[in-house]
Amino acid sequence: MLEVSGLRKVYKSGRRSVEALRDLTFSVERGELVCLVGPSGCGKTTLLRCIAGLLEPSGGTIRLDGNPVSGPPPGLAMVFQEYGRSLFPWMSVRDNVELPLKQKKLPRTRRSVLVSEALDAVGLAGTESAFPWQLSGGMQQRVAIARAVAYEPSTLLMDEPFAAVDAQTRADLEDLVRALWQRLGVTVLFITHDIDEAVYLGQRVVMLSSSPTVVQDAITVDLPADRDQLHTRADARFTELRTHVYEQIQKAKRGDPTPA
Ligand SMILES: Nc1ncnc2c1ncn2[C@@H]1O[C@H](COP(=O)(O)OP(=O)(O)OP(=O)(O)O)[C@@H](O)[C@H]1O
Repeated sequence: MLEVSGLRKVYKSGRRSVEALRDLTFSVERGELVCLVGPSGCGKTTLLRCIAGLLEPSGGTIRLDGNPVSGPPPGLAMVFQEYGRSLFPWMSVRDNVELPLKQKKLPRTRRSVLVSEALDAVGLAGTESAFPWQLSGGMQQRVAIARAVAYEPSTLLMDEPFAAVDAQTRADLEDLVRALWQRLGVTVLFITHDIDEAVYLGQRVVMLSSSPTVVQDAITVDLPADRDQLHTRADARFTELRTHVYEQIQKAKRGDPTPA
């Protein structure tokens, strides 16, 4: 479970200070999939860096599985937008997925099982000896997801992971994330600029305001758990929910107050 409470971050350099995050409070329950959307520049990177223990908040607390975050938390794995930069080009697919498991000091046999299972789960069995640059963008992002999954995290943080792939691949990867999440029971915080993606994927959608950032609104996505690209997106309730999120994001951009 991830708990962000009263999070504030002010960047200070000399006499200049920028309040990026004003007061962020939200939580992601154990095993929940929550999407976070907000206007550009709303402090998403700042928030991520705080959750990942790479940046010290100016105020408030972050807890992961009950423990205060100070430094990179052991139960957290991340998937980034720039798969090209997050995979090591000189390492095979197998070695890329295995690397964090070596850092975790798992024995060789266990590492081997986890790597094979994770690559199988993302539909990449048989690519172990390929190098990332020999794969398509979508396949590289699958490798990055396999690496995160193999690590067996309690929480998966996904930072606009599909922003750089084509629409068809993106749809496939969205379905992959939901399938893995349902299968593994992992807690997922998924950050995206794409409102449709947030509603399609999430059990809840948390909307952020413009910087200095607060939580603008949060909704429960009361769509059936079994989702598919064709029927879910054509559902009248899907349209209602996306309209609501869109309106809130527009309000956030204009700086309108948060709803009561
Ligand atoms: N190191 C820094 N020093 C000073 N101000 C910063 C620093 N990093 C970010 N900011 C400011 O904090 C605010 C939030 O920035 P951040 O990069 O977290 O937003 P973002 O939501 O990730 O942006 P985008 O959606 O465009 O990627 C911005 O006003 C930015 O100018």
